[in-house]
Amino acid sequence: MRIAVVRNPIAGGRAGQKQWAPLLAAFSNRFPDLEIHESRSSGDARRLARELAARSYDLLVVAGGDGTISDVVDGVLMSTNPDMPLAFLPTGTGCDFIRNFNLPSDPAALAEHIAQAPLRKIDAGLLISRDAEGNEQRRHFANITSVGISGEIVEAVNAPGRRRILNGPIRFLFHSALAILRYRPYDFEVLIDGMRVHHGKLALTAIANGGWFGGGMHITPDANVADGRFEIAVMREESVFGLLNLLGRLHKAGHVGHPLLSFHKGRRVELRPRDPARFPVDVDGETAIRGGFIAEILPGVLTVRT
Ligand SMILES: Nc1ncnc2c1ncn2[C@@H]1O[C@H](COP(=O)(O)OP(=O)(O)OP(=O)(O)O)[C@@H](O)[C@H]1O
Repeated sequence: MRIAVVRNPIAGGRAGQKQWAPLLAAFSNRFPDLEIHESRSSGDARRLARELAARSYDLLVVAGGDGTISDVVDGVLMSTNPDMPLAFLPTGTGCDFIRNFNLPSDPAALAEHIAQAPLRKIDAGLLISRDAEGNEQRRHFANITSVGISGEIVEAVNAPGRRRILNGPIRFLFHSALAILRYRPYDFEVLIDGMRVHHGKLALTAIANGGWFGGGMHITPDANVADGRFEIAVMREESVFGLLNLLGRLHKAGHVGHPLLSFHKGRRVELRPRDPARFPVDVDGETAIRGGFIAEILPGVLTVRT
C-alpha cells in the first residue's frame, strides 16, 4: 500500500512529539513505503492534502489533532481526487474527532487496524460564510462547528504565543474560565432546514457531525458521522454560574435533559446574527471563520479506513 502521512509537527505540544517516535516506528514497520510530509505553517496541511490527494497514493494518513484533520479534510474535498481514503493518527491535544471511531491506542495495533479496516464512507460539513470584504467563502469541516462561549474559548486558547506558555489541558481550562466570565451572549436566529428553532440570546450552538469537542466534552451524544445529518445542540442564555455548571457536566453528557438546552437533527443550519458582528466561529477547534454562516451536511463524501 502506498501511503503518504500529513504530519503537523507542533500538534499536541511536547506530548504529541513524544507520541510520534513510537507511531513512526510502528507504521514504518507495517508500511515500508511510508512517506512523511510535514506542514510548515498554520493551514499548510490543507495545501499538502490537496496536492497529495492528486497523486497515486492508496491512503493519506493524518498525524495531528482536530485542526490538522479539518485542514486535510478540506484539502482533499477541494482536490481533484475527493475520494482519496483517509486514516488518522492522533497526536493532537484534544483529538475529539477520532473519539467517534474505536481506534486502538497501541501504535502497532493501530497500524494493523488501519491496514485491515475496510473502506467506508462518512459525512463532512460544508460552511458557507462571508469574509471581512463580504466575499463568499466555503470550507469543509470534519467534526463540530460551534458559536457562542465555545467560539470565544477556542479563540482565546489558540491566541498567538499561548501554545508555548501553558500546556494543553491547563491552557484550555484557564482560558475557558476567563472566557466564561467575560462572555456577553450573542443574539441569534437559528434555522434548521428552513425552520426557526431559536431567536434571542445564546450561550452556545454546536452543529455536529461527531459527538465530542473541547477535549472530550460529549456535547452531542446522538451524533453519528455516517447518518447524513447534523445533530445540533442549542444552549440558551445562562448566568456565569449556570454556564460553569453546564460545562462541568458536558464530559459525561450530563447536560442532556437540561431545560435550557434543545437538541435537533437537520441537514442545513443557518446562523443569523441579529447584528452583523464578526464574532469568532469554532471550526474543529480553530477560529476558521467569523460571523453568520450556513452549514450543510455532505452525506458520505469522505472515504475513511477507521
Ligand atoms: N508547522 C506548523 N507551525 C505552526 N503551526 C502549524 C504548523 N502546522 C500546522 N499548524 C497549525 O497547528 C494548529 C494546531 O493543530 P492541531 O489542531 O492539529 O493540534 P492540537 O491543537 O494540538 O490538537 P487538537 O485540535 O486535537 O486539540 C492548527 O491551527 C494548524 O494550522
